[in-house]
Amino acid sequence: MAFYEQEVGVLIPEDKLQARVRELGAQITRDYAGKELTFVCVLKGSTFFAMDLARAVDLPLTMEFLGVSSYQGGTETTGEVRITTDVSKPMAGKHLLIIEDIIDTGLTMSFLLENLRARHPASLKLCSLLEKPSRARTKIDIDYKGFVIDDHFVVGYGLDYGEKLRNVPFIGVMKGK
Ligand SMILES: O=P(O)(O)OC[C@H]1O[C@H](OP(=O)(O)OP(=O)(O)O)[C@H](O)[C@@H]1O
Ligand SMILES: Nc1nc2[nH]cnc2c(=O)[nH]1
Repeated sequence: MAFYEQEVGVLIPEDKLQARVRELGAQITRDYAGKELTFVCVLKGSTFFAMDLARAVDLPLTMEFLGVSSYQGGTETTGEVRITTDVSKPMAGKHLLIIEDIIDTGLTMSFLLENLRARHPASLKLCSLLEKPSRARTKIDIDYKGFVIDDHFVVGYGLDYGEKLRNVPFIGVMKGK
Protein backbone atom coordinates (compact mmCIF):
# COMPACT_ATOMS: atom_id res chain seq x y z
CA MET A 1 0.00 0.00 0.00
CA ALA A 2 1.42 3.39 -0.98
CA PHE A 3 2.15 5.89 1.84
CA TYR A 4 -0.62 8.29 0.73
CA GLU A 5 -3.52 5.87 0.12
CA GLN A 6 -5.26 6.36 3.47
CA GLU A 7 -5.33 10.15 3.25
CA VAL A 8 -5.58 10.98 -0.48
CA GLY A 9 -8.43 10.15 -2.89
CA VAL A 10 -8.08 10.27 -6.69
CA LEU A 11 -9.54 13.26 -8.56
CA ILE A 12 -7.65 12.96 -11.88
CA PRO A 13 -5.95 9.60 -12.42
CA GLU A 14 -2.42 9.26 -13.78
CA ASP A 15 -3.39 7.91 -17.23
CA LYS A 16 -5.82 10.79 -17.82
CA LEU A 17 -3.16 13.31 -16.74
CA GLN A 18 -0.52 11.83 -19.03
CA ALA A 19 -2.92 11.68 -22.01
CA ARG A 20 -3.79 15.37 -21.57
CA VAL A 21 -0.10 16.30 -21.20
CA ARG A 22 0.61 14.59 -24.54
CA GLU A 23 -2.24 16.54 -26.20
CA LEU A 24 -0.96 19.85 -24.82
CA GLY A 25 2.58 18.96 -25.95
CA ALA A 26 1.37 18.29 -29.50
CA GLN A 27 -0.55 21.58 -29.59
CA ILE A 28 2.48 23.57 -28.31
CA THR A 29 4.72 21.80 -30.85
CA ARG A 30 2.43 22.93 -33.69
CA ASP A 31 2.01 26.48 -32.40
CA TYR A 32 5.72 27.19 -31.79
CA ALA A 33 7.16 25.42 -34.86
CA GLY A 34 10.05 27.51 -36.23
CA LYS A 35 10.31 29.65 -33.06
CA GLU A 36 12.75 29.46 -30.18
CA LEU A 37 10.58 28.56 -27.22
CA THR A 38 11.46 29.11 -23.55
CA PHE A 39 9.51 27.36 -20.79
CA VAL A 40 9.32 29.48 -17.62
CA CYS A 41 8.50 26.80 -15.03
CA VAL A 42 6.97 28.13 -11.82
CA LEU A 43 8.55 26.50 -8.75
CA LYS A 44 7.75 24.45 -6.96
CA GLY A 45 4.31 23.19 -7.93
CA SER A 46 4.70 22.98 -11.72
CA THR A 47 7.87 20.84 -11.75
CA PHE A 48 6.32 17.40 -12.35
CA PHE A 49 3.98 18.76 -15.04
CA ALA A 50 6.76 20.80 -16.68
CA MET A 51 9.12 17.81 -16.94
CA ASP A 52 6.45 15.62 -18.57
CA LEU A 53 5.24 18.42 -20.85
CA ALA A 54 8.80 19.25 -21.99
CA ARG A 55 9.22 15.64 -23.11
CA ALA A 56 5.92 15.84 -25.02
CA VAL A 57 7.08 18.91 -26.98
CA ASP A 58 8.99 18.05 -30.14
CA LEU A 59 11.04 21.28 -30.29
CA PRO A 60 14.50 22.31 -29.03
CA LEU A 61 13.19 24.30 -26.08
CA THR A 62 15.02 26.13 -23.29
CA MET A 63 13.98 25.68 -19.65
CA GLU A 64 14.03 28.47 -17.08
CA PHE A 65 12.77 28.25 -13.48
CA LEU A 66 11.15 30.95 -11.42
CA GLY A 67 10.16 30.45 -7.80
CA VAL A 68 7.15 32.20 -6.31
CA SER A 69 5.40 31.55 -3.05
CA SER A 70 2.21 32.88 -1.52
CA TYR A 71 0.58 29.90 0.26
CA GLN A 72 3.57 29.40 2.61
CA GLY A 73 2.64 25.71 2.95
CA GLY A 74 -1.00 26.44 3.98
CA THR A 75 -4.32 25.95 2.16
CA GLU A 76 -5.19 29.66 1.83
CA THR A 77 -3.22 32.32 -0.02
CA THR A 78 -1.47 34.91 2.14
CA GLY A 79 -2.25 37.36 -0.68
CA GLU A 80 1.43 38.32 -0.76
CA VAL A 81 3.32 36.88 -3.74
CA ARG A 82 7.11 36.75 -3.42
CA ILE A 83 9.76 35.74 -5.94
CA THR A 84 11.95 33.20 -4.13
CA THR A 85 14.22 32.31 -7.11
CA ASP A 86 14.59 34.33 -10.30
CA VAL A 87 15.30 33.06 -13.85
CA SER A 88 18.95 32.72 -14.84
CA LYS A 89 18.95 34.76 -18.10
CA PRO A 90 17.46 38.00 -19.48
CA MET A 91 13.96 37.38 -20.86
CA ALA A 92 13.90 40.27 -23.37
CA GLY A 93 13.11 39.23 -26.95
CA LYS A 94 12.24 35.61 -26.05
CA HIS A 95 9.10 33.59 -26.71
CA LEU A 96 8.05 32.73 -23.16
CA LEU A 97 5.54 30.09 -22.15
CA ILE A 98 4.81 30.09 -18.40
CA ILE A 99 4.24 26.58 -17.08
CA GLU A 100 2.06 26.52 -13.95
CA ASP A 101 0.27 23.79 -12.00
CA ILE A 102 -2.86 25.67 -10.92
CA ILE A 103 -4.63 29.01 -11.29
CA ASP A 104 -6.74 29.34 -8.14
CA THR A 105 -7.36 32.92 -6.96
CA GLY A 106 -5.17 34.08 -9.87
CA LEU A 107 -3.11 36.35 -7.61
CA THR A 108 0.18 34.53 -8.28
CA MET A 109 -0.29 34.63 -12.05
CA SER A 110 -1.47 38.22 -12.13
CA PHE A 111 1.77 39.19 -10.34
CA LEU A 112 3.93 36.98 -12.58
CA LEU A 113 2.41 38.13 -15.87
CA GLU A 114 3.01 41.76 -14.95
CA ASN A 115 6.56 40.97 -13.77
CA LEU A 116 7.49 39.09 -16.95
CA ARG A 117 5.78 41.55 -19.31
CA ALA A 118 7.97 44.29 -17.86
CA ARG A 119 11.04 42.36 -19.09
CA HIS A 120 9.89 42.84 -22.74
CA PRO A 121 9.67 39.26 -24.08
CA ALA A 122 8.87 38.72 -27.80
CA SER A 123 5.71 36.89 -26.66
CA LEU A 124 4.22 35.73 -23.36
CA LYS A 125 1.70 32.91 -23.00
CA LEU A 126 0.42 30.74 -20.19
CA CYS A 127 0.00 26.98 -19.85
CA SER A 128 -1.67 25.74 -16.65
CA LEU A 129 -2.50 22.14 -15.84
CA LEU A 130 -5.46 23.13 -13.64
CA GLU A 131 -7.90 26.00 -13.29
CA LYS A 132 -10.22 26.45 -10.29
CA PRO A 133 -12.61 29.19 -11.54
CA SER A 134 -14.87 29.12 -8.45
CA ARG A 135 -12.19 30.89 -6.39
CA ALA A 136 -10.92 33.38 -8.99
CA ARG A 137 -10.30 36.88 -7.64
CA THR A 138 -8.94 38.21 -10.92
CA LYS A 139 -9.42 37.11 -14.54
CA ILE A 140 -6.50 35.19 -16.03
CA ASP A 141 -6.54 34.07 -19.68
CA ILE A 142 -5.02 30.60 -19.97
CA ASP A 143 -3.69 29.81 -23.47
CA TYR A 144 -3.14 26.08 -22.80
CA LYS A 145 -5.30 24.49 -20.10
CA GLY A 146 -5.27 20.90 -18.84
CA PHE A 147 -8.40 20.57 -16.69
CA VAL A 148 -11.01 22.76 -14.99
CA ILE A 149 -11.70 21.55 -11.43
CA ASP A 150 -14.26 22.27 -8.71
CA ASP A 151 -13.42 23.94 -5.41
CA HIS A 152 -11.14 21.29 -3.83
CA PHE A 153 -7.71 21.83 -2.30
CA VAL A 154 -5.84 19.41 -4.55
CA VAL A 155 -2.55 17.61 -3.98
CA GLY A 156 -0.14 15.46 -5.96
CA TYR A 157 1.70 15.70 -9.29
CA GLY A 158 3.68 18.62 -7.84
CA LEU A 159 0.99 20.16 -5.64
CA ASP A 160 1.70 20.07 -1.91
CA TYR A 161 -0.05 19.85 1.42
CA GLY A 162 2.24 21.50 3.97
CA GLU A 163 5.16 20.93 1.52
CA LYS A 164 4.39 17.18 1.39
CA LEU A 165 2.47 14.95 -1.06
CA ARG A 166 4.02 16.50 -4.18
CA ASN A 167 5.19 13.00 -5.21
CA VAL A 168 1.69 11.49 -5.26
CA PRO A 169 1.46 10.42 -8.94
CA PHE A 170 -2.10 11.69 -9.63
CA ILE A 171 -4.17 14.78 -8.78
CA GLY A 172 -5.84 13.96 -5.50
CA VAL A 173 -8.01 15.38 -2.73
CA MET A 174 -7.52 14.97 1.01
CA LYS A 175 -10.00 12.45 2.41
CA GLY A 176 -12.29 13.86 5.12
CA LYS A 177 -11.26 17.51 4.57
O1 LIG B 1 -3.91 31.36 -8.05
P1 LIG B 1 -3.31 31.40 -6.68
O2 LIG B 1 -4.38 31.45 -5.60
O3 LIG B 1 -2.29 32.47 -6.49
O4 LIG B 1 -2.60 29.97 -6.42
C1 LIG B 1 -1.76 29.35 -7.34
C2 LIG B 1 -0.36 29.21 -6.83
O5 LIG B 1 -0.33 28.55 -5.56
C3 LIG B 1 0.62 27.51 -5.57
O6 LIG B 1 1.90 27.98 -5.23
P2 LIG B 1 2.44 28.13 -3.72
O7 LIG B 1 2.44 29.55 -3.29
O8 LIG B 1 1.69 27.14 -2.85
O9 LIG B 1 3.95 27.66 -3.87
P3 LIG B 1 4.53 26.23 -4.35
O10 LIG B 1 4.27 26.10 -5.84
O11 LIG B 1 5.98 26.32 -4.05
O12 LIG B 1 3.82 25.15 -3.56
C4 LIG B 1 0.61 27.05 -7.01
O13 LIG B 1 1.77 26.34 -7.36
C5 LIG B 1 0.45 28.34 -7.78
O14 LIG B 1 1.70 28.95 -8.06
N1 LIG C 1 -1.58 22.16 -3.20
C1 LIG C 1 -2.34 23.15 -3.64
N2 LIG C 1 -1.83 24.38 -3.79
C2 LIG C 1 -2.67 25.34 -4.24
N3 LIG C 1 -2.41 26.63 -4.50
C3 LIG C 1 -3.55 27.17 -4.92
N4 LIG C 1 -4.54 26.27 -4.97
C4 LIG C 1 -4.00 25.11 -4.55
C5 LIG C 1 -4.55 23.80 -4.37
O1 LIG C 1 -5.72 23.49 -4.61
N5 LIG C 1 -3.66 22.87 -3.93
